[in-house]
Amino acid sequence: MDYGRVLEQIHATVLPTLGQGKVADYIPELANVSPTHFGMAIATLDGQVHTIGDARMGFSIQSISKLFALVMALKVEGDDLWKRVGREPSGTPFNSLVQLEHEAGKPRNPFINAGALVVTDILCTRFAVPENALSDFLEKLSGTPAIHYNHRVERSERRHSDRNSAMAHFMKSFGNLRNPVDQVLDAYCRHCAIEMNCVQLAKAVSFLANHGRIPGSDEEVLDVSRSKRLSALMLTCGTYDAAGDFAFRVGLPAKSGVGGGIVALIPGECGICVWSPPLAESGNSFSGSLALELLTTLTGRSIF
Ligand SMILES: NC(=O)CC[C@H](N)C(=O)O
Repeated sequence: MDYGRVLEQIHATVLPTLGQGKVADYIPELANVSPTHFGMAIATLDGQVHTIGDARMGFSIQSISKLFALVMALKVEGDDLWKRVGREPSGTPFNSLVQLEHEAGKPRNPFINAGALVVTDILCTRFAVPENALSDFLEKLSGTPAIHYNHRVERSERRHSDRNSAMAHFMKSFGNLRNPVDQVLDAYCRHCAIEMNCVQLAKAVSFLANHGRIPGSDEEVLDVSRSKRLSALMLTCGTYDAAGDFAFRVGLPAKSGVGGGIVALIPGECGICVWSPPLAESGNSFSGSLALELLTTLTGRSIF
């Protein structure tokens, strides 16, 4: 597959759409990014990396961190984690509280904010400094040193975290958070504020395309079964209440973030990351979703 050529075709098609959608501003610091950035990277399992546009420019990974935090929590907690977090699509926005009251403080899945807060609580119990453990893990997965979080983005989100704070307190009232709410929120905001670029993220997600093993070193991150299950969760829950439409249009396991990044993978073939800051109503990158749709259309590759 000539991914270099495919990326050029995708770039040419999405260029006129850049700027459609709206850059997230409910975290004020996120609004300071240019809406016309676009980058995409494909990391194949044989070690090649194909890029286009701003693929080496760092951005705020936001909810993409939920994927890697979940992998870490599964490694330390195992399947007990599922007693505290569900595995069903929520059908509601990523920051919704409504289901929690009827469902005894157990979030529908680990990729909405409520679920990620429970996952973060597990990491707070298991690691002295969870944000350092997560960035160390991301350095290993992406094969790049020095991954950090952006302090300004972290402080900006922490100052505007009333909604996530309400969610965390509510879950704590059901006994589904073990650590102090402030500690969990601090760690959560630091995870979301991690900065990476498309190349690093395409490499970081590629172990899921490789049955749970890091391509190159062959180190096992997750066993085959867990890796398969993680990909299934990405497909059903990774793009919030647009997951059905995303499966219809793109047909790949994916995880998005409000910084405009989306990671995806083609099993047995490659890890992918696309970045374009303006978001569609659902909170997924507008042009990034289009780019992934073009990728599967142009290559004929998807999981279906
Ligand atoms: N969907 C997202 O990327 C949301 C992450 C963001 N930090 C929040 O909690 O609201």
